[in-house]
Amino acid sequence: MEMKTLAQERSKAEFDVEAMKVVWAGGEASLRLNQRMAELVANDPEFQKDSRVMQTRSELLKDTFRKAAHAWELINKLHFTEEEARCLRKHIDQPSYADLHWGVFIPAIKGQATDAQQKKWLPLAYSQAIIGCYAQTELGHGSNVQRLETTATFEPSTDGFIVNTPTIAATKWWPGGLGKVSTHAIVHARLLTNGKDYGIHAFIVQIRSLEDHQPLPGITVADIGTKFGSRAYNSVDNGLLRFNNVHIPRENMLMRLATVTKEGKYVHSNVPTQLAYGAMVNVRKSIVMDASYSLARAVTIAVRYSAVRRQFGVQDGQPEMQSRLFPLLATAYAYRFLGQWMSSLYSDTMACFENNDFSTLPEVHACTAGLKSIATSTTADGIEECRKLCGGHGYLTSSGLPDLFAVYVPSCTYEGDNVILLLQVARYLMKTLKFLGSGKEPSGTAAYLSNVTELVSKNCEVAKESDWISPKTLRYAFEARSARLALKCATQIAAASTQDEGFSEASCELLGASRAHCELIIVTRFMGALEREIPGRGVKNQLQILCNIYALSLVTTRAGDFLMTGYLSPEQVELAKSQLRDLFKKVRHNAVSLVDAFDYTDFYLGSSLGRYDGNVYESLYNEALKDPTNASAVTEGYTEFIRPILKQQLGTSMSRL
Ligand SMILES: Cc1cc2nc3c(=O)[nH]c(=O)nc-3n(C[C@H](O)[C@H](O)[C@H](O)COP(=O)(O)OP(=O)(O)OC[C@H]3O[C@@H](n4cnc5c(N)ncnc54)[C@H](O)[C@@H]3O)c2cc1C
Repeated sequence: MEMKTLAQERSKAEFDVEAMKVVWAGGEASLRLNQRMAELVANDPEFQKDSRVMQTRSELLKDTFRKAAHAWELINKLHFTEEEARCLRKHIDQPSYADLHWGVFIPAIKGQATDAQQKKWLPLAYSQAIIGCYAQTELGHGSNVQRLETTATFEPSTDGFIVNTPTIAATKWWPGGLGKVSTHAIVHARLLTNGKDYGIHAFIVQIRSLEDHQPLPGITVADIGTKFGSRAYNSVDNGLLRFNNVHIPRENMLMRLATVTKEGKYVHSNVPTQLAYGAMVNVRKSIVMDASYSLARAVTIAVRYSAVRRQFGVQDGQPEMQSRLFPLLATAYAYRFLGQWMSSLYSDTMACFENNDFSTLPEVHACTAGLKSIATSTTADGIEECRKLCGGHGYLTSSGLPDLFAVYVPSCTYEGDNVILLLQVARYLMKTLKFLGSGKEPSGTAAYLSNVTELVSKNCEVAKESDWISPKTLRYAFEARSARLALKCATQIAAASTQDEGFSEASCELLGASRAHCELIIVTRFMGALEREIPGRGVKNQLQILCNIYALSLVTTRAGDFLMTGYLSPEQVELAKSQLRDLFKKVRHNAVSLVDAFDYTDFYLGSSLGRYDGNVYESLYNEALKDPTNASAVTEGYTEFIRPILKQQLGTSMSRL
């Protein structure tokens, strides 16, 4: 019966699902690559994931190492490109040290090492003759990088640096891949030479022997222990690291931006420091892409399960598809287009940098910081919402949702804590408003602020429901909300006795203004993506509906912002709600096909609730019976601990008390 339901839902689709798959994947080639890797992983017994549920942490780590080694063997045997290898790792669906080696260690060498250093280190890293991690965070300092305490003191007599961990708080703590695997680490430490502190710089430090993997003299290294959830991110060996007078050669300082000479003189190179920011844009783009994939995964499970759930019976032939799902579905699509736009932003930014044009850097930095923050926070909340949408069954590991949440949620913290990032956006917004009219006109995603006078005075003209689905109206509403909130903060800060005090007192309001700015960017990027031709029957129309759902669900959930700033009247919010209800009706019978377009295989989803065939109950039932606790009908421990109670044979009894 459940299986028939999903097939019926699919038959109602008003668009070409195959064409939507191409749009979602970002082109035919990406779609085929994804499908090829998904199939390869699903059909290889080495990558099966059923046994993960019952593994201890040590078993899980070993299982992860085995899979990473098998993947590496395949990558070499089949001569995969870097893109193919990345796609393969994604489908293995088990985070590992390799993610950090390829995703952080190698890009850091590319970004911060000189050409000569890259020539030395990259071949070793590419062949995995060395395995590396990125060791920045310390026990006492995470967000505040400038206060890191690890030292690298130049010693002219040995032409090298002595690396030390002066306090317990200076212990490196968290780096992924450090705890059990990495042979090398990029260590961030204070550079001291000729008695002067030159601040935080990066150094390559070998931490384990390449012969027997023992920690080198002076190095203390270990895993930091079990993390949130029982599996999830526990497949990564996040580690701790301490240095006791560890000597490294001078050339191990990453010297693209600055060098220390043989004599100990600190010299800036002629490479502009801004170049280092390029890599950050790329990393944040990948994080936003991941947000869309993870949210899409959770939404697939919740939509399919909602479509087969018949708790209260069929009403008007409709399944119990809950409207709460549709904004999440729309958000997954919004983030996908946002990620695609960030890819081109990265290429454009790098092209400007190569021409020594760094004028866009503050704007690009602020916008990508904010988008990372909003996309990861919303996705983490969205996965949890999907779990709740699945009721009790969502809490079962076999739903696939608890692990997805536990793996995803630290992205709100790493690569910049989300609150800190939004405060950086706020600083940029305040600076932009301050310099308006001084010749420094805002550009890119902040260009609307040059129109602030009109945006704060002209109120919304929506008079009927359908007025809300005009891109111009929506864009203007989001610009007005953002400009008004930002201006309010600027006025509040200007009234404080000092700028810093004002900024600190207004921090709550500033976070709201930054969120509004970022949501404006996401709405406009979604609209922008729909300005082009999109082939496939009904595809563009569905995306248009989703775009309007995304924008209007923000108008209604953030109604407080719009009302408080006076841009909308309560009646206009009501009209937005009513328009949204109409859009929900339009998307309802396309929802199953819209999640099919994400093209997740059952193997990848790993969910009894999200199965393609909808055979949910049988799957839940079978998964429960597979649990090792059900290996025998009478449980282990019965004879020692349960029978004596039932037989009144325990030493003390309640009746004697
Ligand atoms: C799973 C995982 C993997 C990681 N991998 C790595 C890695 O590979 N390498 C590495 O070097 N690090 C890694 N980290 C560390 C990560 O980068 C830090 O945890 C992160 O930078 C936040 O720092 P913190 O933990 O010290 O938090 P804190 O900076 O102490 O923040 C704690 C809280 O205080 C708030 N806060 C802090 N400062 C301010 C302020 N000025 N104003 C307002 N609020 C503030 C924050 O919003 C947060 O809520 C990893 C972390 C995790 C969880």
